[in-house]
Amino acid sequence: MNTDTLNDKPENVDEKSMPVLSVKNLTYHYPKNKLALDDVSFDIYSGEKVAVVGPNGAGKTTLFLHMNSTIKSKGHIFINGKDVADMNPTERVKEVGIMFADPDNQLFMPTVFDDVAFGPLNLGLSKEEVEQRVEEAIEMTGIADLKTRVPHHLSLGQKKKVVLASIISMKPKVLILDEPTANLDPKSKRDVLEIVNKLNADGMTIIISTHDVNLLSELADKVFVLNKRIIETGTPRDIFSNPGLLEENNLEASDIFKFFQLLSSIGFDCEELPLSFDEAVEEILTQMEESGGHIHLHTHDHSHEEMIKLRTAFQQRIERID
Ligand SMILES: Nc1ncnc2c1ncn2[C@@H]1O[C@H](COP(=O)(O)OP(=O)(O)OP(=O)(O)O)[C@@H](O)[C@H]1O
Repeated sequence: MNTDTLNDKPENVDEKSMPVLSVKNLTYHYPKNKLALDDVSFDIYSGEKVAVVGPNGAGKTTLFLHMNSTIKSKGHIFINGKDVADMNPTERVKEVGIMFADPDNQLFMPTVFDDVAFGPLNLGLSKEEVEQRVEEAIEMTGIADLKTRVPHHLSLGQKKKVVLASIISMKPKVLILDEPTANLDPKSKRDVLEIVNKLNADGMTIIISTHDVNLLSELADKVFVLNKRIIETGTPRDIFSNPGLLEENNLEASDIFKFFQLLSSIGFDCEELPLSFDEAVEEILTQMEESGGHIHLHTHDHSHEEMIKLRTAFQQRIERID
């Protein structure tokens, strides 16, 4: 795995630029000496889209609770060179917005509009600017039809979008999302994914914790495997290609990646295994175009016994997918 390259600044980043977020030697014990974070350090550069993955209890939420100083511990978090522990709340919300897994803890106003307007109003902006920011955030998250609704009466997917809008209206430089797609229906997952990717395309730096390995390659360009400490850093492909790492950290490769691993084991030629459904479709279409509508399996590389074994494994996997 090419972790050296990934730990370095991305190529498109100005040499002189500092990391937008720098976590230095964070160690945290909950009461009764329960170790949650063990000397965690990493840098994230402007415009990056990073996922933090790891088993239940790995310390992901604990890490995020440090980002707005909800909890403090040994170590430091710098945003644009300034320690978050030294920022006042107004300074902090302009730098970093965090969407936690449970939206109910972040919604408290009588209407959706008021919730989205609450932050900008407290920044002391003009009425026009507040309205403009609220409209933009509502438009970006597609919740115009919910403006006058009571936030606590909404569905989980709707609540998450309202929380996201209330954070976007603050225009933070860094957006942190704790399991943003958990418990959402497939359409709502896609909606969240699209919003996050649009924000990132507009320049926002994004950090996401997720157990949703099937969306990982779309949610992030770079992945930190956290298990109290940073175990590994890599692209989604690096992480999916490391069976030992996956096994030790209760992770799995995406279904598509596993399926194409299996296909390649029975002779499907593929330079890079697809990570997502879209990549798989692209790969298949390209191969079909190049070979006049056929997909070639180089089965002659295998003995008859091997083919029977692979066929059985293939069948079992297909049954599991069903
Ligand atoms: N308030 C608390 N008091 C004591 N221990 C806690 C508290 N909150 C979390 N922990 C413990 O700290 C560890 C890290 O928890 P954390 O919620 O940060 O993990 P996580 O990676 O977000 O997990 P998950 O993927 O299940 O959401 C776990 O062992 C958890 O039991």
